Amino acid sequence: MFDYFSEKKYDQIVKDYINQQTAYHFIEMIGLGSYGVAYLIEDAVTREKFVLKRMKAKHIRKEKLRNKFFQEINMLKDIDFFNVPSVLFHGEIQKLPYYIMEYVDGQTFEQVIFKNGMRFSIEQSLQITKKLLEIVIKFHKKGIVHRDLRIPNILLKDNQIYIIDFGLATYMKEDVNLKEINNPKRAENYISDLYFIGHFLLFLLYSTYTPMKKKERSWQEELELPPQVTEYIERLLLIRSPFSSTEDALVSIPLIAQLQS
Ligand SMILES: Nc1ncnc2c1ncn2[C@@H]1O[C@H](COP(=O)(O)OP(=O)(O)OP(=O)(O)O)[C@@H](O)[C@H]1O
Repeated sequence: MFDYFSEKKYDQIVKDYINQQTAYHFIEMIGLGSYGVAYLIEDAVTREKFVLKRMKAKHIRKEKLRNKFFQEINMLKDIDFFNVPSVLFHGEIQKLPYYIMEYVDGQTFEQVIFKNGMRFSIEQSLQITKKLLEIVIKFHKKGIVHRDLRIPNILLKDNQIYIIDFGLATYMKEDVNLKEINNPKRAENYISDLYFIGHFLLFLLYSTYTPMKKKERSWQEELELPPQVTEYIERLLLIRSPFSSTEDALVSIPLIAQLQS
């Protein structure tokens, strides 16, 4: 029966549930992805804001996706550190799994770059990448790889970086042969996150780029970066020999003082 509820109807169900059966107030929907819907809610007394994320109604009967959603909750609980929102509570609303987590009152890098038009120098881009790697190392140490480190899933608040959406995350496999990885985005080891971080770094670097020629060229030609930076990104993107670990990628970040233009 629940298969026939539209997502819209579920928005109302969530709203009524929050307002009538919990200590929170419903505020608004803040995100709609392919697997989930996120809402902003607030504590009725303290006015502190939180996020409720639910599974999309159309997936309600898909056992695999339900398990994936529960895995996302368990991973967030397992990670439990400052730069990843903690889960406060989880349950089901009319058989639809949901969880409530801390709200990061910041902006995604997608908003920062494309809405606010913020520009990042090479130095700033490398510093942000360093901070990102330091966070990623922490969950890699717990055997978790995020596999979706895109600009809408990385947030900036008060100069701090936060990572959300562990919907595609997985536990790392030990015996992945780096030479046999065909699709780095879906690799079940650290390579996936490094690959996404390579693209993330390119988004930061492109924030200062203004096309001069009509014809699109490769990022290497367009950005004209110092050779050490180009080589670094090429290693993240597996164009050159990959880093042997996330720690290796962190210690290999080119030092600004040593960059030759
Ligand atoms: N804890 C949070 N704090 C602040 N904003 C959040 C939080 N969680 C989610 N959001 C917002 O809601 C949006 C959707 O959340 P999320 O990416 O977790 O959902 P999703 O359905 O899995 O998305 P997709 O299917 O696109 O990956 C985010 O892009 C972000 O703008």
